[in-house]
Amino acid sequence: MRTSPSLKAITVFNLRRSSSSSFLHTCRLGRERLLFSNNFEALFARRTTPFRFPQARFRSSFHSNSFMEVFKAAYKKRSMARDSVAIRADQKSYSYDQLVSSALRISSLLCSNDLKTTSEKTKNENSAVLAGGCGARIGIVAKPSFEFVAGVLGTWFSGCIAVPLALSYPESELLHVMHDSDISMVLSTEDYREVLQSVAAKSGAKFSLIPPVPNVSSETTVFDQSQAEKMDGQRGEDPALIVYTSGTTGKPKGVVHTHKGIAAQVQMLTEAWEYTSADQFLHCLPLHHVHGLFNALLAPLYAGATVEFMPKFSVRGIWQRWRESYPVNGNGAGDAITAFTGVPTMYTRLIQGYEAMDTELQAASASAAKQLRLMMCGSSALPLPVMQQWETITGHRLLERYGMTEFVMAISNPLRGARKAGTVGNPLPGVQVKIAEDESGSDAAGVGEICVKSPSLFKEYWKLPEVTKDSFTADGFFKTGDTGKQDEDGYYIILGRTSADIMKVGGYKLSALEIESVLLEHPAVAECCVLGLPDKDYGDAVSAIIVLEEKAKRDQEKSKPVLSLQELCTWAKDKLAPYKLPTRLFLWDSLPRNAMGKVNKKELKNQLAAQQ
Ligand SMILES: Nc1ncnc2c1ncn2[C@@H]1O[C@H](COP(=O)(O)OP(=O)(O)OP(=O)(O)O)[C@@H](O)[C@H]1O
Repeated sequence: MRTSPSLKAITVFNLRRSSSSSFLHTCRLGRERLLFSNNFEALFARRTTPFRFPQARFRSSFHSNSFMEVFKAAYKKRSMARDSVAIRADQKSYSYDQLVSSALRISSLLCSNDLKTTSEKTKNENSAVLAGGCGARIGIVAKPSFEFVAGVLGTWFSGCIAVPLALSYPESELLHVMHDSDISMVLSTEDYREVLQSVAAKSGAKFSLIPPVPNVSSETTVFDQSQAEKMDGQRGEDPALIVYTSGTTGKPKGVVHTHKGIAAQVQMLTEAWEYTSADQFLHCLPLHHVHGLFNALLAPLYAGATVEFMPKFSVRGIWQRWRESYPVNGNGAGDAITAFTGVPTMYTRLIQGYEAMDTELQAASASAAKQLRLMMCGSSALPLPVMQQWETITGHRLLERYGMTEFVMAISNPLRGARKAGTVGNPLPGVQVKIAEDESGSDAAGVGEICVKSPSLFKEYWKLPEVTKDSFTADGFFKTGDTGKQDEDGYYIILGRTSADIMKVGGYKLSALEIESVLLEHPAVAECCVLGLPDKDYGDAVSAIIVLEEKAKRDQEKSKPVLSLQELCTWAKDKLAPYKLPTRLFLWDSLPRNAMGKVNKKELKNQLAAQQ
């Protein structure tokens, strides 16, 4: 899951840094009448006449009870333009019709296989799995692609539970997740056949390639009576998706999302950020995390937008795609990217890429980026200097929001209105947030654990009923494990993971995120990670791991010291209270980040502490 950068310490104060790493039935694709039923009733009453989706946008009632909400909303676009593009990938475009046809084939494939559904043990632990569809877990392993999306939709059509698996998992981790979620079948593509056939065999799962993309002109996409009846048996409360946490605070846990929760989330995001069918998303995030899966894929599809995959994040590729979207001569191809969402590290890299361009290319790039409708950021704290630099270059004040695997997105700066730096904004429509202050009174007033109640809350941790129970307050709020507070306008400020970002120094509780944001303003600092290492006098010692800017790095390599702890503290003393100044400094070549650009501080702390 995590990358394994080859870290080479260039100066480490008495420490060597570690090289640690990181899819009931029979579906007939014939010319039959289109029948939708049950949960569609409100919007799509059962009918035997050619189906027409309503043109009206779905507004946020957040009570849709259908696992098909996402699909239905995507499919509505069909009434507007049969062949409108849902997915672009590898220079090819795939229509919404192709997506539906492909998903039906996958559903048919799954239904024709004798899939184990729910083991006795799991039945006892996850009662919800028994309700409705077959409930078998289908592992989906594919690069971000049309096939991946069809795999998820097809799994939902069949009544099974989709488990997106990371391509980057080492085999042991893949096997852990497959065993844990008791995967019945792995759906994948030719490129991963060899590896995954072997892994599937080891975990007792079946393996299948995702069927080829259908040529829709030769087929009509319909549901038959048996499917409609089967859907009658499905409920919004049935599990639809298991996403595994990144494991930055413990072993990865399977987070179970229901159809209803997914529907609520995509409606919520579509409304809050005004996603429409005119949007074209450039997508370069992994699909086994909620940011890439919900914000940049399911919600856009719900809105009838187009999602263009760039499976590997490429600074050059992104700038180029924006320039192609909005060429200086004004002759765009009509498929201009309108929306982008990324993690803070992506914006850092894009800034570095911009700085390395010549003046002419910079002008063309900045002018193109300015013309996107929306640029968003999240998954970890957006440092102020990065936000400011990005605004200077592109004119976009990044829309920062706060989310988590367990509730997807909960708090967001507004689309229209003040986006406040250093905050994540206000609860999304339908979401309740409260701050639970520590009963011991050890926190400053107004500071405490962020607790969330939302229509998009997960149902449970897979096979972990006790952990699930302990994660909720008596009044049904999910305890996030993040510490936060509100500013004078009520905007939420995330101070960090309580277990990893909150340091106890002397009598003070300090936010590592706040200190990181300041240190990043230093001209020689490219990246920074602050954590508390054990200290016999103060409890935690504020420790900064810094990656230098390229030039500073070169100077340092030529034995010209560019940054010492003392220099850093002298520079920072006007910006940070004395007790917040770092007392230990490590200069590293790079930071070990996972697929979402996050540093696993818990792991780092243990390694560094062991070396002390
Ligand atoms: N805008 C943001 N600012 C600060 N932190 C954020 C922001 N958005 C997300 N986060 C952090 O990311 C966390 C959610 O990420 P995710 O669900 O992937 O969990 P994780 O911490 O990476 O992994 P695990 O749950 O395994 O520990 C939040 O709890 C919060 O700490």
